[in-house]
Amino acid sequence: MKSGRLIAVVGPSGVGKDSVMEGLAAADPSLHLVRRTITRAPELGCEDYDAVSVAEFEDMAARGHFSVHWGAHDLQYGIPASIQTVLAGGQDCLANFSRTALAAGDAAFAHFCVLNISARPETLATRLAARGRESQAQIAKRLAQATKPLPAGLTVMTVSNDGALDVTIAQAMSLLQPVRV
Ligand SMILES: Nc1ncnc2c1ncn2[C@@H]1O[C@H](COP(=O)(O)OP(=O)(O)OP(=O)(O)O)[C@@H](O)[C@H]1O
Ligand SMILES: O=P(O)(O)OC[C@H]1O[C@H](OP(=O)(O)O)[C@H](O)[C@@H]1O
Repeated sequence: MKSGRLIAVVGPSGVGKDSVMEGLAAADPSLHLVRRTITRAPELGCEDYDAVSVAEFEDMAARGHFSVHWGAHDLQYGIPASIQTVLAGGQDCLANFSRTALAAGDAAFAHFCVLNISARPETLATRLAARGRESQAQIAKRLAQATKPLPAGLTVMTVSNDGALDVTIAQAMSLLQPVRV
């Protein structure tokens, strides 16, 4: 059986990665949403994740618990190695990824592709403020990192999320579809 694709969803903070991923999984229940491990307090929400302390995270990383892990926004994020079993079963998986971890992801997964979500700077600023998860200072730091290059040589599909979310989800689904049949 052909293994599933690890679809790394990237883009600047506030662009709508989690929203688009949820919409894709709702539209196609065969898509598996990867549950990340994050050193963030459990109550901050916006996505389902396993909240751990920094010490726990470092211990898990040392024991090979993650296929890929990275640091960003003063937090640590890990993609559990257990996802390899889901991929081996032929299921496509969606993971909220860091642009800085794409090369490591490409090395860690047999079938790796990138769904890059874009939006104008003013869209990002409005959405981060409305979401209210971060302080003004944290939002300013996130906006300063909005532009990060993607590494060359990867399969990248890009979709804008400046407009309505359901339009973005439909466009992303059609980008993902041709190679899924
Ligand atoms: N097309 C859209 N129109 C209006 N609001 C949207 C749209 N897409 C996402 N949002 C809203 O924008 C905010 C940011 O979205 P989301 O949390 O999905 O972004 P993200 O890219 O996962 O951010 P982060 O990387 O910071 O976790 C949320 O409040 C979400 O409801
Ligand atoms: O800017 P880059 O490196 O692409 O992404 C860094 C991190 O930012 C976001 O974190 P969060 O979900 O907002 O905490 C992404 O999910 C990723 O883990």
